Amino acid sequence: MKKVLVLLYGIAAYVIFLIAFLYAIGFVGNLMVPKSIDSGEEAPLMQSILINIGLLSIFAMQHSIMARPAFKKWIKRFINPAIERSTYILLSSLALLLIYWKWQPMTTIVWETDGAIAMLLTVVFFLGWLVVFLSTFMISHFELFGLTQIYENFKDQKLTYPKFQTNWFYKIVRHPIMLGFIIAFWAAPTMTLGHLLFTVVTTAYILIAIKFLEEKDLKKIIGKEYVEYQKQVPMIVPFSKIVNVENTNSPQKV
Ligand SMILES: C[S@@+](CC[C@H](N)C(=O)[O-])C[C@H]1O[C@@H](n2cnc3c(N)ncnc32)[C@H](O)[C@@H]1O
Repeated sequence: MKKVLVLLYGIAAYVIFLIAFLYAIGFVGNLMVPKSIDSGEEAPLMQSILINIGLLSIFAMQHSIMARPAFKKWIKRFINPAIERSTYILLSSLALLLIYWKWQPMTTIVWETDGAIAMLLTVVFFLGWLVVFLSTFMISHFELFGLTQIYENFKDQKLTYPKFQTNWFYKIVRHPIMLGFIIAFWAAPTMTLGHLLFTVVTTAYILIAIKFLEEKDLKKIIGKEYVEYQKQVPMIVPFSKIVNVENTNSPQKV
């Protein structure tokens, strides 16, 4: 009975995640959703900025705290370890849904494109989401979103964890999922003040979180192999390591 409940909980968390993820595409792209980043009634500017930063901070705090190994260890004292990842996914999705619900539009236009440029930016927008989606499969989509864990628990198998991945997109940058998000957020044919605030804050959060939180943890968990990987593969800007090597070499040539 307990195993079935764990299974149902994990599946429910995954379904809510899928809804939140798909809604994100419509929310950021102003496509086919009832409430998007630029829709709704506008409030005074300062009020909107404060509410929107507050909403993004709730997501950032939930995401940062719950992803730390110490927190994961602590929470596993109170819940079945098999649902730790599902719980993280569920709360992240709820924080996202809260952003969509309470987001205050700020519709002053920062840039606007049309014709071929607008089309190109729309293509890049979808490519960004595609990079996110494909990258999750390169690590292990079902483990990342807690389904493997609840299945292993159901089958009385030992819990496994995602293996360190350095292939496919992970050969080009160390954080393709985050790169995909950054691409999708910036590639806006029409950029409003609200969308820009969202994009600047999330980009800053992503860069800080991967440098000071995620990579610190990965170095502790994986060790030397991750340090080597950091030397060889750029963090988020594809092919930037080659530029760095050339830069370091050039003074010697002169
Ligand atoms: C939401 S994913 C983001 C992964 C990565 N930051 C990216 O942008 O592609 C976060 C999880 O991926 C794991 N992770 C990060 N890099 C990894 C790699 N190269 N191989 C396997 N897992 C990785 C982290 O330990 C964390 O549990």
